[in-house]
Amino acid sequence: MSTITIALPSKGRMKDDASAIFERAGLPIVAVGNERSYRGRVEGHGDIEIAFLSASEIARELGAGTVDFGVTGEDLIREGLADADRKVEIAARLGFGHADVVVAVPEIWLDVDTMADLGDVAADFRSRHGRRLQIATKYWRLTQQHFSGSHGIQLYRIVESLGATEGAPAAGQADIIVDITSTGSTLKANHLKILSDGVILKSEACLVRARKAEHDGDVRITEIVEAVRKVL
Ligand SMILES: Nc1ncnc2c1ncn2[C@@H]1O[C@H](COP(=O)(O)OP(=O)(O)OP(=O)(O)O)[C@@H](O)[C@H]1O
Ligand SMILES: O=P(O)(O)OC[C@H]1O[C@H](OP(=O)(O)OP(=O)(O)O)[C@H](O)[C@@H]1O
Repeated sequence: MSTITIALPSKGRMKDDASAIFERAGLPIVAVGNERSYRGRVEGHGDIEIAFLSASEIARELGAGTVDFGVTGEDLIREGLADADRKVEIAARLGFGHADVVVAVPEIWLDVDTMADLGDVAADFRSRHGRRLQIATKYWRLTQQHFSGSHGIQLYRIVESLGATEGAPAAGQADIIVDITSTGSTLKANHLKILSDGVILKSEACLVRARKAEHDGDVRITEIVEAVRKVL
């Protein structure tokens, strides 16, 4: 019988909760070799292999079909994969790792409260400031989908930001941001406000399955999903 590979976070904020869920589901994970090993197995299930990867790598491997299941954030799935719903299935939402991907603008933009207001700002930006509205983010795909796709806003430029994105407007690197927030305190500290229709995605950690033909009729696939769902 073929081996089923489950990718779990090797570090970061989702690591412990992800392992705990499998433990509760009766699939206790043990590291192979020493503590720092990136391979694991499931006690009593010789046909399941665990790959410990970073959260964004898990999204990529699921998209490529090199793992069967993975635990990662929905934001990383939707940002990392074009056509995510065709490549993967969200088998369960796990109830931790909650974060919203949001559009936030400086609090002092008093008359900008909605995406429509922001569209007006974007349309006037070049004539007022001699350049396009700049958006700092690491979420390129989600930003383009929300601005161009859902709101018909085309006049903007994305400025790649890999860290401290909330600081970009004050630093003069961008005008607004798209980033994740959980408590909201980082946005507040940087005098940014979320637009009323600026929540692009409500993300949380998910059990995600790669859509593979070989899964059809494999009862082990259904058993893993059911075992996890039962303990949520
Ligand atoms: N306050 C938060 N800040 C950042 N990410 C959060 C927060 N709350 C939940 N998350 C979620 O955690 C996931 C990212 O986890 P983490 O930052 O631990 O990954 P990582 O180990 O840094 O991964 P990578 O190195 O692949 O980026 C995302 O899905 C994100 O939505
Ligand atoms: O709404 P809040 O509760 O303030 O959380 C949001 C912040 O937390 C994360 O950064 P973090 O400092 O965790 O660093 P990371 O992105 O490198 O993990 C994220 O990038 C935001 O900046």
